[in-house]
Amino acid sequence: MEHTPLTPEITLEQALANKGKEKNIKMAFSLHFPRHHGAGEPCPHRERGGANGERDPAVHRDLDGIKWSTSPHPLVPFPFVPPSPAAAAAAAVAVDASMSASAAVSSTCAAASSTTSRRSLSSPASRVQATPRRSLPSRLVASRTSPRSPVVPPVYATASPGGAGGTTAAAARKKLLIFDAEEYLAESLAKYTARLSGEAVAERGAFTVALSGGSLIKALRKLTESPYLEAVEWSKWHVFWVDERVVPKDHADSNYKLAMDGLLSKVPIPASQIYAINDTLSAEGAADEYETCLKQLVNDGVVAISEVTGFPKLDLMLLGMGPDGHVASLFPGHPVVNENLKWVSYIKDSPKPPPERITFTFPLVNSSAHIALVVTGAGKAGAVHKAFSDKQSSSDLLPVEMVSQQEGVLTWFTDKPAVSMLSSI
Ligand SMILES: O=C(O)[C@H](O)[C@@H](O)[C@H](O)[C@H](O)COP(=O)(O)O
Repeated sequence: MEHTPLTPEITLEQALANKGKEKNIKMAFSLHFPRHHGAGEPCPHRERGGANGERDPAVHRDLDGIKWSTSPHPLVPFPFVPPSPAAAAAAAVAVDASMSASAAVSSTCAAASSTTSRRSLSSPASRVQATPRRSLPSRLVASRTSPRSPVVPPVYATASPGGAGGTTAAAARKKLLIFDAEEYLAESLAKYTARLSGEAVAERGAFTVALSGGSLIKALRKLTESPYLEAVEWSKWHVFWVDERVVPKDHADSNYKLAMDGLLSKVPIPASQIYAINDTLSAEGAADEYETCLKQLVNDGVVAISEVTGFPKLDLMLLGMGPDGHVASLFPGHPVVNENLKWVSYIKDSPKPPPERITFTFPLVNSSAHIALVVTGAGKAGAVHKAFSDKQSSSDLLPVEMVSQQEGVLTWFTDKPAVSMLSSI
């Protein structure tokens, strides 16, 4: 019999419900066996683009003196673990066998050329103070121990960073997921994204998602594979960029190109629903036009508006984080970090090349229904540590610490090196 790995079984919700034992539950794994599971015209320019099984009873054990916890329910296979009637409905409508991964023709909030000058990277990691390992107060941690799994782990994780802004309410809206292997992270991220897509489509008939650049796109690769490829309602997706480098769309530095090559050309999202920046404009012009594009999509009812903030409320913001704690193109110490009126802004002096970029502003980022921060590697450990530190002062917040949703849950997808400075991991 093929044998699947130890898999974490405890969810944050389960853990929090387990009051009184909370402090003892640090890691939870179960041994299980294999199973089978199976608008209007918003933007002017167009451009050719790239194209139940059952689970055996869990076996739990102690490890390294850590108490393990049992899972009250079996893992339900994809598509979707329905947390609500809406999500169940989403699951029902999610499979569209008629879809194929045909090449996409992408629409853009624009049309070609720009500067590609580079600046040297100024050792961003050095800006984050390396501080000693510390414990995570009232935090619960789950992890995986094996490099392979046939399904997405229900991998959960931890409560309460207490960091920036550190209110109890804010802490309760954060989840920290820690994976032993990138493969697991990718699987979980795909499942998470697919679930949110299903819920949004069931609720509003559209799924609005913003992509970052960097390693995020590779982490999303499982979406291009079965069962997600067939099950996700790609025709309902509207894709934006959290930030974009002001370079031609076929340039090696282009986030559009990165996403198109790694994800968007492999799934059947209508080209008119992929909103690239206008790469013929200056950074300022491209940012203005992107904001105009968003406004038009708000008018068309594609993009919702947050009743709390009055800013656009995208269904999902997918963020990476740099070693210096930047997210999007919001870099430590840059004035654009404090922009609180515009939806989309620009910079011409990015410390991470290339220098010219457009970026969503914090009010827009933080108005999202859901935010995922995908952060891996030891180079990020200092910023992660600071983000989860209990001692914060509002004067030295890293951009990542300013990611603070008005509604919804901020979910961190991390690996062990990235959380290596958190002592209870
Ligand atoms: O275009 C960009 O540069 C980004 O959107 C940026 O915010 C990125 O997400 C982080 O720098 C993390 O990048 P890595 O995951 O590659 O470290």
